[in-house]
Amino acid sequence: MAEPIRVVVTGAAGQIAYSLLYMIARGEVFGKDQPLVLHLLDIPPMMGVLEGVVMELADCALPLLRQVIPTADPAVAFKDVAAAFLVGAMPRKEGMERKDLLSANVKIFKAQGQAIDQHARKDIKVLVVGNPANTNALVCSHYAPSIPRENFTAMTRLDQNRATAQIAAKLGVPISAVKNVVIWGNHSSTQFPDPSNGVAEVNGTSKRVWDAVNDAAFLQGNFVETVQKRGAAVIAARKMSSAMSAAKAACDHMHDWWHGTAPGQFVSMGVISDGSYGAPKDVVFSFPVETSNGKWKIVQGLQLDDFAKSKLAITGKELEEEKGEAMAVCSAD
Ligand SMILES: NC(=O)c1ccc[n+]([C@@H]2O[C@H](COP(=O)([O-])OP(=O)(O)OC[C@H]3O[C@@H](n4cnc5c(N)ncnc54)[C@H](O)[C@@H]3O)[C@@H](O)[C@H]2O)c1
Ligand SMILES: O=C(O)C[C@H](O)C(=O)O
Repeated sequence: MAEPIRVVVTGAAGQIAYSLLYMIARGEVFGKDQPLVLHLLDIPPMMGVLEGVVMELADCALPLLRQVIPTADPAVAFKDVAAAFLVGAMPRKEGMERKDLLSANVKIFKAQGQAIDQHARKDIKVLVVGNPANTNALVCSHYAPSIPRENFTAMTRLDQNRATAQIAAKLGVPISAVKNVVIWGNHSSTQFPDPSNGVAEVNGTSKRVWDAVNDAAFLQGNFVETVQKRGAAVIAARKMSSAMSAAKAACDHMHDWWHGTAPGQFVSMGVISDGSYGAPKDVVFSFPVETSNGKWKIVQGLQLDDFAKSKLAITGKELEEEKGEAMAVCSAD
């Protein structure tokens, strides 16, 4: 069996981590033959709760889990880690936008960027889940200059999973029958869920999602709004933000980055923008990507119509505004 790898989860006493830790420790992300040392970071007042999580992980009797290290010290949490799930941050409440969390949360990602820079492996893969996820990932990378910028990503896979589920339900097909419905831009209500390159297997035939659904008003209207506002709908119903589905999406994101995507399959990841498709450069923007050998590559050559271009412009502008605000907060610190 392989040597254990070190994986950190921040916000480890919180609600997303409660689902996420079990999935990671079962081998659903790094593989069923990859032993793990789990580093669990939370803040000092949560150490008692975290102790309970540690007890439960032990009681799960999971063969791949070699050691669990609970801590409130970022230097311990990030020491030699190969992969980081940065979940720990304040969640929004009903009526808020995710960017309303910026001033409270962005400093967490500045401090964790600095700790990653000093203590983590230089090939660490970082997934930022805490909101506003794209801008937090940008800040984290900015404060970890010794780590390549492409090693910092933000989670829009939950949005992709939501979009795929909406299309599968509309067509009455299993989720596995729908592929390449993707998310562009920010993990916010300006994101653009795009079905135009999606394909679906319907009655044994592969079709473009656009043709199979055959309802442009739905695909450009209700579908887009439902996905954009799904996080808020979950908060309105649960009085807490999504957790089980967020944990599943975090596993999907890291799994596909680690192991690679199937030929012809696109997944959505917030990655540092090189200006592809007219997106602003140097913000963390969600693109369709393909992954292999632990690296992502933006899928090139997709057609964007005027509707799509207008949506990308709106979400790109929001990311530039968030970047300006975040850097002002960090430099005032
Ligand atoms: N990107 C996405 O798709 C997505 C989906 C769901 C939730 N989220 C976001 O994930 C974040 C966590 O959500 P949750 O429901 O688990 O929240 P939660 O409040 O249940 O847990 C957050 C945990 O983070 C801890 N924490 C706070 N500051 C920390 C720090 N500096 N270092 C380490 N830990 C710290 C808290 O003590 C708490 O235990 C929120 O910002 C939420 O909005 C993002
Ligand atoms: O909506 C939220 O604030 C939580 C999360 O980002 C989500 O999309 O469910």
